[in-house]
Amino acid sequence: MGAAVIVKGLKKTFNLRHSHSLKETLVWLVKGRKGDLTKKFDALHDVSFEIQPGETVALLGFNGSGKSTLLKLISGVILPDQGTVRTKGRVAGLIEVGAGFHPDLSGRENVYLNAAILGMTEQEIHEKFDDIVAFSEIEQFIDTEVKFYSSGMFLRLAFAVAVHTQPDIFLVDEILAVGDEPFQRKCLAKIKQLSDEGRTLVVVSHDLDMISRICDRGVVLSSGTVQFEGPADQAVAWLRERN
Ligand SMILES: Nc1ncnc2c1ncn2[C@@H]1O[C@H](COP(=O)(O)OP(=O)(O)OP(=O)(O)O)[C@@H](O)[C@H]1O
Repeated sequence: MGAAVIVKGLKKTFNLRHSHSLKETLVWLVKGRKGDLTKKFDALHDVSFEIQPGETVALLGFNGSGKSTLLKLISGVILPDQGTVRTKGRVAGLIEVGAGFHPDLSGRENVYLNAAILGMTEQEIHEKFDDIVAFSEIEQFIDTEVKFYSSGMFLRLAFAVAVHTQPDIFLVDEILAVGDEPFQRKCLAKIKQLSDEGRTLVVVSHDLDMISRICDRGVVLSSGTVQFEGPADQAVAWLRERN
């Protein structure tokens, strides 16, 4: 059986936006647009690793080290400038809460929209709709337009849809940040269940105790490169030593 995720030689460059004075822009234009007015920044460079099916892997690192960018590349919402990402099976997850939700549609309509985007058929969504809403515990507001939802309500619905798509690879970025404690516990239990069912999980979090508890392995990023890769508790220890 091949790897669930293969990341090879990834590079992602962003343009850093700067405001330029009129003089700077004029000089640049007069000089025949030589040089670059916008500065470029490598959020990731030369990142390679593999994740085996059924593994629970944490992406670790300090603020700005490139974790979320890497998760977005694995999910396919952004594309690399160099390198490749290969994934095997259905990929779903919570990357940016609210992404894939339309503000003017109700919770109910968004469940259909979001689940379809994540690859479920209409029949599958019909069958799972009640379970999705029950998991989110926002039954009362399911016919309200989601622009009136709180961030926690968004998270609840988005998480509920994502876990019910039966993903082979589940990606989670700082899921627990906006959820209240009971819902966080429920999400963690669900993540544990997905992992026990043999699904592959990639988790981004700053909660190092939680990482040690639920993850098998950790990949530590710093300034956009992999600095350490190994068992989760060793990865956490490596990061803590540099705190
Ligand atoms: N769309 C973008 N345009 C410009 N720069 C970006 C963009 N997205 C990310 N970056 C930059 O890339 C770097 C890595 O960001 P990323 O969000 O991946 O870090 P992170 O490790 O997830 O950080 P945190 O722990 O703070 O969430 C940061 O310096 C960020 O400013």
